[in-house]
Amino acid sequence: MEITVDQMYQIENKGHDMGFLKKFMMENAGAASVRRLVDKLGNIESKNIVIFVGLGNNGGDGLVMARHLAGYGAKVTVVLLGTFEKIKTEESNWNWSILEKMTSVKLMTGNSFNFHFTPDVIVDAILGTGISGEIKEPYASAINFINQTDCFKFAVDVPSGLDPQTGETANICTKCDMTVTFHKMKQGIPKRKDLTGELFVEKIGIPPEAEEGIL
Ligand SMILES: NC(=O)C1=CN([C@@H]2O[C@H](COP(=O)(O)OP(=O)(O)OC[C@H]3O[C@@H](n4cnc5c(N)ncnc54)[C@H](OP(=O)(O)O)[C@@H]3O)[C@@H](O)[C@H]2O)[C@H](O)CC1
Ligand SMILES: [K+]
Repeated sequence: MEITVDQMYQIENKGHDMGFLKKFMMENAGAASVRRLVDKLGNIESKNIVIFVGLGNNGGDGLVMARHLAGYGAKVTVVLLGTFEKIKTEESNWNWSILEKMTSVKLMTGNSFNFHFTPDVIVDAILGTGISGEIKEPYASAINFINQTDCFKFAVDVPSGLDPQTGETANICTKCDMTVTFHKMKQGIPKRKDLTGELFVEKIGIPPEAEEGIL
């Protein structure tokens, strides 16, 4: 079954109100994404993984992934596309503050993408269902950097720049090898397998009752 972005937000909010907080959804989304990535790539110990993180909850999923990937022994670098004060939500802030206590994850902010290594993997946790309009900086530069880098690319929820409702793309969009979306497929995502790469839906623990009256 494919649902609309609006329905997804309604289900998320209803689940949150039932007590299954968005913080828990984010944890499960990030954990499921890492499991898929590890299943695909096998041993990721010592692999250089760069995670580009937006200021919304798509970014939050990426912050959760960073913590899990560090647990697998990967060399994780998080690039926050802004300053931490501009992180939009409590659940993303929560995960950022955990990473600040972890020496196993390198945190970068702003839009300097000069790494002293070639990434083995790039995770696109820039934009998800909250995308609107043409891509503004520094997200645009990050998307261009991702597309110009030759490595395995993983999109959180949806490739950034692809509208998960319509399947239309903004002025630019990441082209990825794998995408993991959450709870249920959003209507626009399967229209662009050329951008999503291998496409998976992962359940993240939202009570089925949260869909009542919505689906
Ligand atoms: N589906 C679920 O059950 C869960 C999904 N999760 C993840 O949450 C995101 C949706 O998070 P949200 O914060 O609503 O939105 P995004 O993170 O996608 O984007 C919002 C931020 O992006 C900025 N933005 C929007 N459009 C543009 C643009 N064209 N150029 C630059 N920046 C843009 C926006 O800035 P504003 O100034 O517009 O506010 C926001 O900063 C979903 O995709 C999942 O990954 C939850 O983790 C858990 C449950
Ligand atoms: K994304």
